[in-house]
Amino acid sequence: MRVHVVDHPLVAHKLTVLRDRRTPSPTFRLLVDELVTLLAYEATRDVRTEPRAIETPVAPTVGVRIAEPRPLVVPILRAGLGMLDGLTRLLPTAEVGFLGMQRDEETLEAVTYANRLPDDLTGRHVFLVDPMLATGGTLVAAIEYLFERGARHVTAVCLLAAPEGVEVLRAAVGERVDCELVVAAIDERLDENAYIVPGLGDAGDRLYGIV
Ligand SMILES: O=P(O)(O)OC[C@H]1O[C@H](OP(=O)(O)OP(=O)(O)O)[C@H](O)[C@@H]1O
Ligand SMILES: O=c1cc[nH]c(=O)[nH]1
Ligand SMILES: [Mg+2]
Repeated sequence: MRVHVVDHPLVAHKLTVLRDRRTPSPTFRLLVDELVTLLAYEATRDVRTEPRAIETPVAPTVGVRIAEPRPLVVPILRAGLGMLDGLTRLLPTAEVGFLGMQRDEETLEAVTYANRLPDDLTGRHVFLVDPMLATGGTLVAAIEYLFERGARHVTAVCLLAAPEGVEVLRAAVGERVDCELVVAAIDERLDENAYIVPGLGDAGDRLYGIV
């Protein structure tokens, strides 16, 4: 599994404001949207294209277009929803599916409470979006499910990851070359509640208010 940490001053600047506890929800949402647009450039590097013949005002030429089957973007609710628009803005022809998953804060197990995906994922490149990779339980369960359903390639796009979660993901995914993680930063560690340190707190709560 390839892990790509997007090392860019704009990403680092926006991430710092995002982490700040004083940043209010409207600004937080805007920054998540901007950050995912910056990550999307790297995350879509392996998107499949096919030749497309066109005519410019000067001459015929052959360019490319994104190949069929269309990519599928899957946000993991709730927090992943904040990253959806940023990705579909760059991949406007992508289809969108939804997975609702919540980490049980006692057992840290990921519980799936909603699933609205196409029946058959055969041959699909799936962009799985969730801002936080903490223990890795949620992302591993989601990725395994997508491959079981026939996905050809899974690109996970996250804002922050804990080293512990990245290792869990590596162990689960192994040497697969059809799976990668694109992330803005890998932080120091998890705390005793399995929150990312220094992190940004609870991404879902900061996006949408405490529920
Ligand atoms: O790597 P893990 O230890 O599994 O934790 C990461 C998960 O926790 C957060 O979601 P949460 O369960 O808080 O749900 P929410 O998006 O509804 O707030 C986050 O958005 C991930 O989905
Ligand atoms: O730091 C963390 C860990 C899990 N979920 C979050 O939203 N934040
Ligand atoms: Mg949450």
